[in-house]
Amino acid sequence: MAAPVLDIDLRSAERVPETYAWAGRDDHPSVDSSSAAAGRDAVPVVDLAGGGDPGAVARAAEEWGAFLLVGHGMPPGLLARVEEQVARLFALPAATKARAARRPGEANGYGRPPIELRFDTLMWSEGYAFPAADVRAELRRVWPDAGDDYLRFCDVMEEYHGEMKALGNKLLDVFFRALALTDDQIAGGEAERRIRETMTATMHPIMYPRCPEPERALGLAVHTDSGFITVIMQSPVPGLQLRRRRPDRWVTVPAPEGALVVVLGDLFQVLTNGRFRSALHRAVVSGERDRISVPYFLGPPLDMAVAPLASAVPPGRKAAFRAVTWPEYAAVRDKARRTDSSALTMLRVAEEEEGEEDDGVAPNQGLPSLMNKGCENNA
Ligand SMILES: O=C(O)CCC(=O)C(=O)O
Ligand SMILES: [Fe+2]
Repeated sequence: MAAPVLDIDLRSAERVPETYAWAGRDDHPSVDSSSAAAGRDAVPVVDLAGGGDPGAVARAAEEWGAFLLVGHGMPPGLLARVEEQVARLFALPAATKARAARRPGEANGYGRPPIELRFDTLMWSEGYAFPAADVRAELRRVWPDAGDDYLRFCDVMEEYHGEMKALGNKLLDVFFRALALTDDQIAGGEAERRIRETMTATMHPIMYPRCPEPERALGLAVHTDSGFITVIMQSPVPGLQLRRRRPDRWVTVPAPEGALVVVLGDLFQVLTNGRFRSALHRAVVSGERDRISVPYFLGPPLDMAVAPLASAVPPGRKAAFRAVTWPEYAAVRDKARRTDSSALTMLRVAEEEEGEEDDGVAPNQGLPSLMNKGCENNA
């Protein structure tokens, strides 16, 4: 029998052990974005019905690097079915989940958050990463007999993947339009076409069990995502927090039923020449309820050199970032962490004339990015 992956059973813990206690967790105040008084802390909402308003998308992508997404057209009930299947997966005995334990240096499999290697404190969560297109092969590790539980899980996840792929394309289109690309550039631009045709998808369902001392723990430490676009389905239990500056604060993203969350990654910031920014974020845990989230990470294939789109570079200016593949980016990020710099700063080739107020680079000095798609291995 495989040994459990987590050192304690988070579900039955009555205290948060010291190894899970985050001393600097309350470094900045947390702000609830759902109250009517939230004002400038209200997380932007994008309604995709009718294709979405490129102006609203541009504002959200420039100012926040994240937004709540409604009008996305997911079939009614699908999000609830995904949540139900994910809950069933994580409710399996520890020894069953351990059959699929992520091995050192690998990207796929069950385990603690991949970013845990970069922190000294443990996180209050468990997750399972796999390429969205490979759910059937991957989940045989959990259910070798491929029985009914396996089939139900895979059917729902495949249906979700199909819908998310279509949604990913819709999002890409509205982002391109938000960059003020013309229809010709979107449909006929070589780089735009290659991105649309080759985007890869990784799913990473996460369970954040109810926590007896939520104010001492963290479900997921601060990071930026590294790929292009992350679309997150979450339980109707808030937990995701976005880091905002001036003044520094954590804005809790509301979790209204049926809404998804879109978070932009570092390589999208490169692709858009710094115009759209990646968002620093983390997840806190609830004292009352389990929370499930299912990030769906869209990114380039590992061998694609991601460079600023020519159409995103203003006429007469140079591209702000050098071209980089995802694995090269991961290596730069690791080096940045060692030297107290930031990966995006290291990839910059030209000064942008944006001034001191906002340099277009997320303030993640020395902070990690969550890697997907096996880049940890290739870094
Ligand atoms: O649980 C969440 O809402 C966030 C998950 C996340 O940030 C990630 O997996 O990269
Ligand atoms: Fe993330």
